[in-house]
Amino acid sequence: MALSQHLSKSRQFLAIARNYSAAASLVNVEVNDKSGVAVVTLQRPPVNSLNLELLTEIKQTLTGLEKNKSRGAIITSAFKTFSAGLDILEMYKPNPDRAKEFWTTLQDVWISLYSAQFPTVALINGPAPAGGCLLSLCCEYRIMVPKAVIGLNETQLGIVAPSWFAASMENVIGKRQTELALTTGKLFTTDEALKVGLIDEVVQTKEEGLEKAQGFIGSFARISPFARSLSKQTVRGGTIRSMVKGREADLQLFLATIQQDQVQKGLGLYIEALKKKQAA
Ligand SMILES: CC/C=C\CC/C=C/CC(=O)SCCNC(=O)CCNC(=O)[C@H](O)C(C)(C)COP(=O)(O)OP(=O)(O)OC[C@H]1O[C@@H](n2cnc3c(N)ncnc32)[C@H](O)[C@@H]1OP(=O)(O)O
Repeated sequence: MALSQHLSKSRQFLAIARNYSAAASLVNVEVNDKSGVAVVTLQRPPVNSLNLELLTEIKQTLTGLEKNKSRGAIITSAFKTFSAGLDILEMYKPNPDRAKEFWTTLQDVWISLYSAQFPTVALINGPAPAGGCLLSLCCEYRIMVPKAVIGLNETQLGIVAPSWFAASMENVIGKRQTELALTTGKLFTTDEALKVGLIDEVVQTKEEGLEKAQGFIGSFARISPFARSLSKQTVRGGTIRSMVKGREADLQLFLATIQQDQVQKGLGLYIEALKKKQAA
C-alpha cells in the first residue's frame, strides 16, 4: 500500500481511536503523520495497573492497528510509571466471572502484541514490574529511562509467573538468566537490564526515547513487510502455538491459584505494604 493511502487509513483509525478514547480514555493513540507509526500511550492513573478495562482497551487498540496495517507501534505511559503490572485488586477477593474475563483478556493482549505483524517498541519511561515487564517483553525492542526497574517479580508476591511469562523473558535473555530472575523475583535496574539484554537502549528522556523508537521502526523501511513479519513469526511461532494450546489449562490454573487462602493472604499483605509505603 502506498504511504499516502496508508496514512489516510491510519488517520481514519486515529479518528476512531480518538472517539473511543473520548469515551473511555485509558489508552491514547496518536499516529505520526510522517511515519505512520502509532504512539500508544497507557493512561490509567496513577500507575497503569492492568485491570480488565485497561486490558480491553489495549486489546481493541492492537486489533485496530493490525486491521489498518499499521507501520509500527510504540507503547509508552502518560505517567512516571510505565505500568505497575496486573492490577492486584483483580486477583484479591476476586469475582469469579470477572477474574475469568480478566485473565482471558490478558492472554488475548499477549497473543496480539507478541504476534503483531507490525514492528513494536516499548518505551519504558518508568518502573515496569511483572505485567509491565511482560508487555515490554512482547515488543521487539525495548528502550528505557534511567532509574527505573523492570522484571518479573511475581515470587515476591507469593505467586508464580506463568510459563508464557517465563518464555517471553527466556526468549530475550536466555534460560539461565530467566531462572535466576524468576526464582528471586528480581527487579533489574536500568543498568542491570541493559547489561543482561533485557532492554536494548537507555535514553535520558521520553522525547529522546520516542526519536529512538521511530528510528528503530524506520530501520525496516527498505525491508519487505511480508518478509519482516514472516521472519518474526518464524522466531516467535513456537512460543505462540504453545501458549495458545495451553491457554484453557492456564486459565484454570490462574483461577485455582487466586482462590488459595495462602495466595489471598499474600496479596492482602502486599496491598497493605504498598499502602503503608505511600503513607510513610
Ligand atoms: C498461575 C498464575 C497465577 C498468578 C499469576 C499472576 C501474575 C501477576 C503478574 C503481576 O503483574 S502482579 C502485580 C505486580 N506488581 C507489582 O509488584 C508492582 C507494585 N507497585 C509498585 O511497586 C509501585 O506502585 C510502583 C513502583 C509501580 C510505583 O510506585 P509509586 O509511584 O511510588 O506509586 P505507589 O506505590 O504509591 O502506588 C500508587 C497507588 O497505586 C497502587 N498500586 C500500585 N501498584 C499496583 C498494582 N499492581 N495493582 C493495584 N494497585 C497498585 C498503590 O497501592 C497506590 O494506591 P493508593 O490507593 O494507596 O493510592
